[in-house]
Amino acid sequence: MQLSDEIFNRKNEAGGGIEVICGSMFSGKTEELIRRINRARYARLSVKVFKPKLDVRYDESDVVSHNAVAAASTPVDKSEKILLLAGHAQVVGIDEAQFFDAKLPEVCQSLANKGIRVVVAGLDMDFKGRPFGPMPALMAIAESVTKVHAVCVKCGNPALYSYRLVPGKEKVLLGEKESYEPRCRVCYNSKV
Ligand SMILES: Nc1ncnc2c1ncn2[C@@H]1O[C@H](COP(=O)(O)OP(=O)(O)O)[C@@H](O)[C@H]1O
Ligand SMILES: Cc1cn([C@H]2C[C@H](O)[C@@H](COP(=O)(O)O)O2)c(=O)[nH]c1=O
Ligand SMILES: [Zn+2]
Repeated sequence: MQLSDEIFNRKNEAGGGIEVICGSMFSGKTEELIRRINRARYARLSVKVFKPKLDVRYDESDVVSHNAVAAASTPVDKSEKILLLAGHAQVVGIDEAQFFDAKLPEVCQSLANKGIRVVVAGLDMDFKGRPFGPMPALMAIAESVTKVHAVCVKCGNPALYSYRLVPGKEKVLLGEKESYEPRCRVCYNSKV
């Protein structure tokens, strides 16, 4: 199987690019980000991973998936810091991209234009089903967009929504299974 990231998995050619991994909560975005990062490390490329400082859900600095796969990362409070901290990295990974500010697409664009492979993972939609933060703009400028799906907890079909189980209308509300469940379109719209 030719996975979409493999077009970038080259060691000796210049040529940066942006890969976006998007989907609902529990869809495997972080796992897929870590998988690509690890493959880049096997290719002996230098890799740096970043996440937004506010994401302290599983760990203050590591990127951690719901099934406890982890990678060391640097938390940053604004996207421009990634440009300063990327150093000589050939591959830059960014998790929880939905929480970053509106400059993230510009930051990823400058990294890619410098020849860096940028792999960005994030929620494409918030709990209301609205596009989340800089994700739509990132998807527009990316070479590759991979949409992954969780399993709907109600019916077992592929899930694209993150249904909020707890009260609260604020867009940003950190949480896991106690606060959100992945649902397919039909089960999301049923609201029960
Ligand atoms: N309903 C579900 N559908 C799919 N995976 C689930 C579900 N509930 C828990 N998981 C776990 O979540 C893991 C994916 O976690 P993660 O990569 O952190 O997802 P994301 O970053 O998209 O939230 C899966 O490998 C699986 O172990
Ligand atoms: C839908 C939705 C989610 N969040 C928060 C909840 C989690 O802390 C993260 C998503 O993490 P994951 O790695 O994708 O599972 O985002 C939020 O703040 N607002 C929302 O609408
Ligand atoms: Zn369903």
